[in-house]
Amino acid sequence: MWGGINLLLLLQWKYWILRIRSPLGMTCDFLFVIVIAVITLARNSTSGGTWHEKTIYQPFCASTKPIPYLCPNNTNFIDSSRPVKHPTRIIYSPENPHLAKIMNIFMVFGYEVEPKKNRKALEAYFRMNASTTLAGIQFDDSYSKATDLRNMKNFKASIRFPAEIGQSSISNWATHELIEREYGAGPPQGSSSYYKEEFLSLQQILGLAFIFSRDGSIDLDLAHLNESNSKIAKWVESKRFPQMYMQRFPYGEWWDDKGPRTAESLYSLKFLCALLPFVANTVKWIVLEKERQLKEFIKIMGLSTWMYWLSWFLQCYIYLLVLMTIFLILMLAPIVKQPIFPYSNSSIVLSFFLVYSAALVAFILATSALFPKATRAVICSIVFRIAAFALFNLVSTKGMAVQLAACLWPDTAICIGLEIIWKYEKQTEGCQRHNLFEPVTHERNTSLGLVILMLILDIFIYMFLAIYIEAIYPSEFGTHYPWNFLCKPSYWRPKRDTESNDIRDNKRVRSGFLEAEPKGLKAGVQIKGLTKVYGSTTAVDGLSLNLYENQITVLLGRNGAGKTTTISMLSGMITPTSGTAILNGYDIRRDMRFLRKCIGICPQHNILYDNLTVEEHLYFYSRIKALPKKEIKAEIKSYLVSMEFTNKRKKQAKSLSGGMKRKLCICIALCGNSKIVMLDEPTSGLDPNNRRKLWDLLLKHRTGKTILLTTHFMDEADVLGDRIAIMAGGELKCCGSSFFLKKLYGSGYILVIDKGPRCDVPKITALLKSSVPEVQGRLNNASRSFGLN
Ligand SMILES: Nc1ncnc2c1ncn2[C@@H]1O[C@H](COP(=O)(O)OP(=O)(O)OP(=O)(O)O)[C@@H](O)[C@H]1O
Repeated sequence: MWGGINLLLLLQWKYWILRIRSPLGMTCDFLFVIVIAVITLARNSTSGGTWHEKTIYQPFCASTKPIPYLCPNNTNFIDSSRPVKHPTRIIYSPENPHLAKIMNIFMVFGYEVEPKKNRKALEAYFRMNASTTLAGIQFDDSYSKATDLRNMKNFKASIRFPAEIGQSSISNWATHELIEREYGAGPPQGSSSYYKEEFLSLQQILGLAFIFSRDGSIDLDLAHLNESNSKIAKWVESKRFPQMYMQRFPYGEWWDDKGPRTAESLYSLKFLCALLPFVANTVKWIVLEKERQLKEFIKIMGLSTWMYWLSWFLQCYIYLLVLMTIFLILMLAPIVKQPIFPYSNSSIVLSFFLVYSAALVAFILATSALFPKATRAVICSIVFRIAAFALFNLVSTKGMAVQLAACLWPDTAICIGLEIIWKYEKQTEGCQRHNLFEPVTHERNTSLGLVILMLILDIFIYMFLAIYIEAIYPSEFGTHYPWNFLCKPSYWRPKRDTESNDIRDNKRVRSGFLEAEPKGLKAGVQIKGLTKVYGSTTAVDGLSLNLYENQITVLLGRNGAGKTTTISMLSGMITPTSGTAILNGYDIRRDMRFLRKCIGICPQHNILYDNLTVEEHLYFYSRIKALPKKEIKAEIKSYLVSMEFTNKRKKQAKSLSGGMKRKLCICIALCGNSKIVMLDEPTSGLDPNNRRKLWDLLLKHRTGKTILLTTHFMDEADVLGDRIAIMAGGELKCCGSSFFLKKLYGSGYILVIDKGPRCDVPKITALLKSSVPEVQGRLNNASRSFGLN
C-alpha cells in the first residue's frame, strides 16, 4: 500500500518537473482559461440587464373558429392574423347512432367527422393518417351499445392529438404543471399550444354537444348547416349558456440579466475552447512518452500498467483542477458586477465541474491509448472536442435516453449540464439541491443529477478502456494480450516455471559448438526457441540459451545478427513470434508484469527524459525499482563517481553529449539492484577511457545479477564475457567461455618473433611452454609464430 502511494508520489514528482520545465505549454493552458473567462465576464457585465413589470394577460376566446355567440364580448381571436392551417378531419369511436348525433355538431362548425369501430381502430387509423387528421375523440368502447346518452351519469371522452403519438413538435405535454417550467425567459408571447392546436376549441364544442344531447331540444339539420348554426346561437342565448374564455396565468416581475439568456450554447463552446490547449498538450505528453519508448521503458523498469495510468490520471486531474479553479473563481465569485452563475448552489456547480474534470481526464487517457503518434493524437483530440459540441447541438432537442447516451462523451455531458444550469439561472432559481434530479423544463427531462451520474460512469468506463486498449492494442513497442485476456485464469494466477536448465531445440547448432552447461550455477534467464519474424525477415530464429546468475553473457554478432531483437523480446518491448524465455522464473509471454521490477535495460538508443537531470534520472529509476530511500543517495553517488558524472549531475539530459547520455543509460540499467540487466551495445559512442571504466563497473556489479550484453567488439566480449554466444543471421552459432571459443576456432593470441641468424628456437619454445603449456609453434623462413590459447 505504502509502496504504491510512494510510487504515485514519485511519478507525480516527475510529471510536475517535466511540466514546469516546458513553460510554453503551461502558459498556453493558463492563458486560454483566463482570457476566455475574462472575455465571457466582460461581455456579461457590459450587457447589463433590465427590470420588467408583471404581465397580466387579456382573456381570449378558447375557440379558434369565429363563433361570436360563444364569446360575445371577445371577437378578437388571438392569432387571427396567423390562421393556423390544420386538417379538418376528426375521427371518433365507437360507432353508435347516438354518438353520431352528438358528433354532428362538429360538422356545423366546419369539421369533417368519421366514425371508427372502436378504440383500437381509432388508434390504428390515427397512426397511419396523423398528418391528415386533426384529432380523435375517443369515447368509452362500452358506449357502442348505448341507446340513450341522456341518462348517462359520467360521460367520458378523450380528445387525442398527434402529440400523443409523437407526431407533433411538442413531444411531452406537462399537463401536471400549473405554469410553464421554463420560467425566467420572460413572459411567453403569442398563444399557447393548447389554443394553437385547437384542443381548446374541440373541447368547447364537445362540451356544447354533450349539453345539447342532454337537453334534446335541438335537432341539427345537417342538410342546412347555416340554419343549424343559428339554431345553436338561439339556444345558447336562451339557456344563458356560460361564455368560455381562456386567460394566461400572470407572469411576475422579472429581471432580464441578458447574461445566460443571450447565448447559452455559446458559453459551452467557450468553455470547451478554454480547455483546448490543456487537452491537446496532455494528449501530446502522453503519446510522446509512448512514441519515444519512454512509457515502455519505465514499464520495463518496474512500473505496472495500472499504476502508469493512475499516475497520469492523478497528475492531469490535479492540473486540470488548478485550471478549473481559476476559471470558476472568475466565473462564480462576485468579484465582478455580474457573475455567471449568480443563483446556483456553488457546491453543486463545483461538484459538477469536479466530476467532469475526472471524466475528461479519463477520456483523454483512453484517447491517447489509441494513438501511436503524438501529432495524430493531438489533431484528433481537437476534432473530438468540436464533434462533442456538434453532438450536443444534435441531441439538445432529443429525449432523455438520447441525451444520457450522449453524456457518455464527457464534453457533450458538460454542454448538456451547463445548459441545464443556464436554464435554472434564467428561472432566477439556479441549480439547487432540491431540483438536482428534477428536469429543468418539461421538454428537457434530463436533470443535472443524471448528467453527474453519467459523468461518474464515464470515469470508470474510460479508465477501463485506457488500460484495456493498451493491453490488447500496443503501439510499435510492448507486448500485448489477446482481447479476452481478462477471462484467462493464467492472467490472474501466473505459474512460475520450475523447469531445469536444459536447453531445448538447439539442433541447428553444429555439434561441438556449444560448451557444456556449467554445473552448480542458477540460470537467471532461460531462452527457449525464441523466434521473431518480421514479414519475410526472420530476425531471430529459434534461439535457445541459458544465462547464468553472477555472470556476464555476451551476445556477439555482426550488424543485423538479431541481438537487439533478442533483447527487445526478453525485455517485453516486442512480442516473440514463437518460443519464449523464462526470466527469474516468470514466462515473458504471460508474466511480464511480474518480471518488470527485476529487469534493468540499456537499449541501443538512449531513452531519456530531455528535461530531467542526470541525478533526477538515477533517483527516479532507483525509486521505481523500490530501492530503499536511504540507500538511494549512496547509489546515485557511487554511479556518479564511477562514471565520472559528478560535475554533470545537475545537467538536463538534453544538454549531455552522446557519450554521456550513453553512460547515463547504463547507470539507469544497473541502478536499483536489478536482478537481470540487459545492455544493448552499451559502449557504442564511448571513448576508450570510458569504455574501460564501464568494463570495470560491469565486472564490479555482476555479482547477484544476470547480465546480458551485446557487442560487435571481440575484445569487449573477451574481457567481459563469462560466456560468449555468437549469433549470425538470427541463429545461435556457438556458445561457451572465451577459452572454449578460442580453442574451438584455434585462434588465441599469436606471438610473432622475428628470427635472427642466431635464434635458438627450442630455447624460446621451452621458455614459452613454461608459462603457456599448450603453446604451439609454427615455422616460417623469416619468423616464428606461436599460438597462445
Ligand atoms: N521492426 C523491424 N521490422 C522489420 N525488420 C526488422 C525490424 N527490426 C529488426 N529487423 C530486422 O531483423 C534483423 C535483426 O535486426 P537486429 O536489430 O536484431 O540486429 P542486431 O544484431 O541488433 O544489429 P545491430 O548490431 O546493427 O544493432 C535485421 O535484418 C533487421 O533488418
